[in-house]
Amino acid sequence: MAGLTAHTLTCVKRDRVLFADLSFTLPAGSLTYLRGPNGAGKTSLLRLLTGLSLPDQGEILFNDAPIAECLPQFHASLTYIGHKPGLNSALSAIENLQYWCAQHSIGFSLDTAYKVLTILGLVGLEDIPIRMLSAGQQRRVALARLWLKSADVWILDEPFTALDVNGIKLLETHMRSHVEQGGTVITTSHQALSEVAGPVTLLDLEYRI
Ligand SMILES: Nc1ncnc2c1ncn2[C@@H]1O[C@H](COP(=O)(O)OP(=O)(O)OP(=O)(O)O)[C@@H](O)[C@H]1O
Repeated sequence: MAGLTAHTLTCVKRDRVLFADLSFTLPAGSLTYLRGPNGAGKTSLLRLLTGLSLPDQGEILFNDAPIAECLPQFHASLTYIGHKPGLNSALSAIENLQYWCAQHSIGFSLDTAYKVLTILGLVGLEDIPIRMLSAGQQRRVALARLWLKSADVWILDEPFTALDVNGIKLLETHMRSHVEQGGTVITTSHQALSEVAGPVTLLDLEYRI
């Protein structure tokens, strides 16, 4: 399994320097909890780590290579879940997952999808439009990607939003198990992670004026 290294990253948005000269490593087999107040730049940093946006300075390395030079391999090894569920509200849970798998060249089987939806407590809700699900149920459908794709690196932006106590425990357990198998996880959250998630490395972003 592989980790990520951020090397002297600088990110500027509308003349405000969100962070500068930021370096850190996300080793294989680690869970990093990215903290900071609203507007500090957590989402901006996660998007840099995915390669979806580019830093003003610095670079990100995957397997010691700049991600820009190995984007297809990197993205094949990555699951990114943004702070919005990223679902088509007119499609069902099954249709959304099928579409996502096709987009990411992941083999899809109804059997596997039902198994994952069962783990996530969504049985009976799999074939109605997403817009008819509650916020927490929609979040669970979005998180199903973490069970469907075998990816080394998980980049998760506020994945606990709208989850109930059981949902939080389920996700923390899944994160821990991924890390114990050598996976790399970085996640934001406005609530502290519990001991269920296992050992955590903290990465704090200050709000810079
Ligand atoms: N595309 C953009 N154009 C201009 N400014 C942006 C853009 N994206 C983010 N920003 C600004 O960058 C700052 C950091 O935003 P970001 O979403 O990274 O913060 P965050 O730490 O994730 O906040 P929150 O905890 O509220 O989700 C904000 O002030 C935001 O207005």
